[in-house]
Amino acid sequence: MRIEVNNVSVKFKNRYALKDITFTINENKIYGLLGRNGAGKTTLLSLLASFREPSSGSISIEGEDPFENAKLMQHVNFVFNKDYKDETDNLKNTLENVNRYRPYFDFDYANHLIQRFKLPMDKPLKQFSKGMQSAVSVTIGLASRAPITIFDEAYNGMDAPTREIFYQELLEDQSEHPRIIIMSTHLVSEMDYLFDEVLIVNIGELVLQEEYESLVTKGASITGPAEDVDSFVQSMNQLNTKQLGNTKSVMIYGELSDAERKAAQAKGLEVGPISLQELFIHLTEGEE
Ligand SMILES: Nc1ncnc2c1ncn2[C@@H]1O[C@H](COP(=O)(O)OP(=O)(O)OP(=O)(O)O)[C@@H](O)[C@H]1O
Repeated sequence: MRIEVNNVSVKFKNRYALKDITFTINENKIYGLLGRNGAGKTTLLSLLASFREPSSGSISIEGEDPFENAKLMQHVNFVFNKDYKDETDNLKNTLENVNRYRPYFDFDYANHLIQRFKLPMDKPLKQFSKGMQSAVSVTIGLASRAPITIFDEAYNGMDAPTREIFYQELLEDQSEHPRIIIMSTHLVSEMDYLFDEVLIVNIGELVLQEEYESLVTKGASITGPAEDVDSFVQSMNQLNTKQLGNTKSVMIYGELSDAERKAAQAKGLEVGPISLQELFIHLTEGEE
């Protein structure tokens, strides 16, 4: 599947929620869509899921406009924090309904997920806790195996062990049934290992789209005796500093040259990767 977003803006009254966004997604990978609160993640994802139209610009999925395109939407699944507070149906009936309109739905896999999430089959969904309701949405989202599956902060309300089950299942099922998965989040440090590629939106603008592996080489952590670290990083763009006794660790933004790496080695300094969380904070801070 190929998603193309060209110069897309969305305006609410006279405020832009998205400003001139352009990108392409066309590989069966897990894409992380990162942004702070109000950055525009949900607005962007709801365009892809045909929930709204852009104010300007264009979107195409497999060459077609997704808006009100029922045929195309069979291939796109948007998983969000659905509130089941009025849902009197139980899980069994709900899954049977989903099975009718989701062409790739795998009932056996849904049952497997229900067991892992320990969800009751016969209780009305409105009696489920918040975390259990999220687990229902995630179960439907994963078992639908839509070629484009979008999780918009779908983990909300799940406790840490339940989120871990979600992440494990996501990785396993994505490798067995490759498809485009887009996940929006601000739980960056917890979820970074899931992402093949990362998109960062900040105040309605796309600030970055890059492979995870190459992104984390955009910076480095330098660790060693405080004085040596200080002199090594003094002319560099420093993001964060930690010190324990005389051992200091400084995160820097910017790729190190071979000469710089050798110089660090010669001084006995340890050069490590930077975390996506550090980069995320750096790229989205102080611009409000
Ligand atoms: N229906 C609407 N009417 C007016 N403004 C809106 C509407 N929906 C979203 N916005 C505004 O658009 C901006 C982007 O909102 P959006 O929900 O896309 O952010 P988000 O990145 O998903 O945030 P969060 O992480 O907090 O869920 C915000 O400033 C929000 O207030």
